[in-house]
Amino acid sequence: MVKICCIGAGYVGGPTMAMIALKCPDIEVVVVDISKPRIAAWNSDDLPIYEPGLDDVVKSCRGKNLFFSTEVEKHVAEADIVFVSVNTPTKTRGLGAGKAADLTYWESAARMIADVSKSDKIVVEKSTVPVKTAEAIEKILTHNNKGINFQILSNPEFLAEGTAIEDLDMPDRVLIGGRMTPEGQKAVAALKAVYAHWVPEDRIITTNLWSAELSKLAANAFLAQRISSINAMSALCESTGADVNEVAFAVGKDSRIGPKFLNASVGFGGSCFQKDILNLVYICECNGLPEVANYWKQVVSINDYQKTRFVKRVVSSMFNTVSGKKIAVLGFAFKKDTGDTRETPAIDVCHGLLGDKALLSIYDPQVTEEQMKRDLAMNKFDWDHPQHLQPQSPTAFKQVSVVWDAYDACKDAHGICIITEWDEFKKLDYQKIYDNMQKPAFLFDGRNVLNVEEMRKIGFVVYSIGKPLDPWVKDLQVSI
Ligand SMILES: NC(=O)c1ccc[n+]([C@@H]2O[C@H](COP(=O)([O-])OP(=O)(O)OC[C@H]3O[C@@H](n4cnc5c(N)ncnc54)[C@H](O)[C@@H]3O)[C@@H](O)[C@H]2O)c1
Ligand SMILES: O=c1ccn([C@@H]2O[C@H](COP(=O)(O)OP(=O)(O)O[C@H]3O[C@H](CO)[C@@H](O)[C@H](O)[C@H]3O)[C@@H](O)[C@H]2O)c(=O)[nH]1
Repeated sequence: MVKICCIGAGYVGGPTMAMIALKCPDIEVVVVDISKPRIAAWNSDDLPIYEPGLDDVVKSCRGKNLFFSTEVEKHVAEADIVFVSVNTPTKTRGLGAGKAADLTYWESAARMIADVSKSDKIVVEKSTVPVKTAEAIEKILTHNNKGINFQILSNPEFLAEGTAIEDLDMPDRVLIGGRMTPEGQKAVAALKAVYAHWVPEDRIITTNLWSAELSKLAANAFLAQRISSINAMSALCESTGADVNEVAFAVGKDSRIGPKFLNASVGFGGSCFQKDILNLVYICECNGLPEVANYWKQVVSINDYQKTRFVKRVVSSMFNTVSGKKIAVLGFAFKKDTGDTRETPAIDVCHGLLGDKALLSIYDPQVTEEQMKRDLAMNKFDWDHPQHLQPQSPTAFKQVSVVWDAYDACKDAHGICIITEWDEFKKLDYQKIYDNMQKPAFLFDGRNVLNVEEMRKIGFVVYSIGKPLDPWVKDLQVSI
């Protein structure tokens, strides 16, 4: 029986390995992590991440051919294929701080693999890494020269949170990069055979190592660029009276452009887009390509602008101050159907409003109070380090209360900010909400989930990204 071990039981390692175990009953899969609480949660009824469909997949294979363990070295030593799916956050200190990927966790995993291995292994880069990382990893793996053959493959993951199970079950493609040597190609074939249990062969792409590593960064840069492009248009729509949804629909009808990923928003979040683009920018700079670096940097700059613009709209609409005013924040996760808050635009919006002394009442169906308060207290880029290295005690914010009901959050509020597009926010009784708010009652839809005209009919002053402005908002002279 082929044995797979995955180092890192996170948003990628957990669901990816669960899917491999489900589709490959002839393979034993062990997911290991240094975090004891995380492994304990994977072995419990309360999994450490919220992902639709994940519970069923895990429950159907756990204890059969899927195992979660903290015995990292033992399982690595026994494995034929070792996936490495550890954090690769943005560096916070030293050379490349604020841009380069921090490969500390990757390097320590690679050193450990080299130290404990007694047999040949295929080592798979699952984490998103800078192009050329495999070269460095090869050097680490072979540093103690025990005569063991390590083949390193790049197999970046393209799943999106909230749809991870769907994405893993029916991926657009699986990408495997390897050395062009006979041993390298044998390793590529071995990994291809794992995915071929359920992925059609024409969707399993094989390339050289560097193309695979770079394709992951490129894909995220292109996706984020689409969002920044439509968000840039949303600002122009507000100034001209165009409607960003109509523009996106018309533009997306061009089959060369396509309709997906054109939803204007308060800004993109999540643990990947900003981190991976900054990493790409750094790589371009290191390769003497400042023009290319600046081009991609703009995608992040527009995203920052969009978040700031949203806060300015809120404050300026509410008589230029939110000091002492209750504002309901609906949604804190970076997108719907996940409890993940890494780099969520909610953090920037909350900081902006708190800076103007607002009183925030936050509701999200999947994010705990402890997590929100920790996020609001965290330094930039700390969010993607292993949990035991993050600030543990949530800071008390007098201005922030966290509630477990959207109606509670909105009661007596002066304004509402919708930050995450949870389906339940579309179905709330907005008449009831309006009746229980201070007047004038403001509604700022950062996800364009509500029908603006209906909300205006109820009586709200409405701001919705890239939509024709409410006369109230339009008449304000603001520099956005
Ligand atoms: N989250 C996503 O949607 C997504 C999608 C595609 C790719 N990626 C990439 O995959 C990688 C992992 O992302 P994630 O979201 O799963 O991160 P995560 O923080 O959820 O999980 C990483 C896990 O690795 C563990 N870890 C760190 N060092 C370790 C070590 N030396 N030994 C054992 N365990 C160790 C941590 O404790 C943590 O549980 C990143 O490079 C990310 O960019 C993420
Ligand atoms: O039209 C859109 C689409 C997305 N978003 C936002 O963009 C962010 C990222 O969304 P999404 O890409 O769906 O989720 P992620 O889990 O971050 O997945 C991205 O990042 C992963 C990590 O690298 C990749 O594997 C995925 O392919 C890539 O989609 C979220 O804040 C979304 O709300 C928009 O604002 N407008």
